[in-house]
Amino acid sequence: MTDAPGLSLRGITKTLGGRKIVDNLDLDVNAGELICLLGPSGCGKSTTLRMIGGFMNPDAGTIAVRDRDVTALSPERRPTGMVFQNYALWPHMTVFQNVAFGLQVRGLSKAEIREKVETAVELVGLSHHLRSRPGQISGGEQQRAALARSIVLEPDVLLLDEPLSNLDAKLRVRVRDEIREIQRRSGITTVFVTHDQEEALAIADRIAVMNAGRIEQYDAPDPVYRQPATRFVANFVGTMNFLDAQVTSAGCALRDGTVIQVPGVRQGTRVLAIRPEDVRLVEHGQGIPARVVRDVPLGHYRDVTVSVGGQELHAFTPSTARPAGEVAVVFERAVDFAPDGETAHV
Ligand SMILES: Nc1ncnc2c1ncn2[C@@H]1O[C@H](COP(=O)(O)OP(=O)(O)OP(=O)(O)O)[C@@H](O)[C@H]1O
Repeated sequence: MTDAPGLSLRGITKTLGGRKIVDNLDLDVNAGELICLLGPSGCGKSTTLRMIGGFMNPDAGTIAVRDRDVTALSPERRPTGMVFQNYALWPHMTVFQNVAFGLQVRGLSKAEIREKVETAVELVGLSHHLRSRPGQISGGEQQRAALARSIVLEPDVLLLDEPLSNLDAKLRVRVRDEIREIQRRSGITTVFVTHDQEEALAIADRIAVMNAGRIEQYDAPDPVYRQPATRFVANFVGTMNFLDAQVTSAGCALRDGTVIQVPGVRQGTRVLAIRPEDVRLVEHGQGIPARVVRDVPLGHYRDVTVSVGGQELHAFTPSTARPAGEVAVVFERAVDFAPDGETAHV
């Protein structure tokens, strides 16, 4: 990875149907980096990706690839390659022909085409399927063929729009890891759109968490998960408990008046955000009083719901533990938010 920006968006804005879908968005992607645009349905991820690829024009703002302004260029003149959700492979052509198509349009010689196609197809691990048609290979292989078709054109920036959404759960994980590996080896700057937070945490160098056309946090997966910048991010990424508290110098008063001590929390009306894996169940009397409400075994761990201070919290515990009745909890970590969503870390 170098310091030169692979991609820069400045002040990108788009209004559709009278609604601001993308709102004054800035985004920098380092060369060779894979970033995810992550957010709920309708937050403007695909619209942003389409504008980067040139399939839609922004109302305002600029898009630069390697410091070159490409805002006015049509998709085929941009140094970007787009892989769509549905692969969009030609069903009557072989994998070789599908991957070769873009090079033929560019007028390369037969020998050059053969060499480039073979290199791209080998990169995605499909050399044994050069002569197969899309209908003869699996969904995951079709996605890799679509990837090869983009990569073969040597784009500066690769754009992936929910590329795994047509695959079943197990295959999603496998193809996700394969895409990551292919991206690392090829070193192509990549923007990957997903609404799946686990996918983003697993694959991205950095995640831009989007909400209503804006980026709420842009950071590496670990800080996004452990130090969410806003309540929206805390809620959207991973599972989170929220506990209402009135904080004074005497401690944090919970809804039913129970006062607990959580060091570092700011005074006033606060919302404590606590990950289920940071809620440790201990023996009655050894922590904050709690009562087990539900206990759901989920294979390698249990999702235990406890009532604490008049509110219910989830605690993820090892599957061997069998908590019941009156217990206590200890919070290993908490992040406190003002009710308007602004945050402080604890
Ligand atoms: N041509 C259009 N005219 C009017 N509204 C549009 C148009 N295209 C998209 N929208 C709206 O813009 C919003 C954002 O769409 P976009 O596809 O960018 O969202 P997204 O975050 O990618 O969501 P999803 O994961 O569902 O695709 C949606 O509410 C959509 O209905």
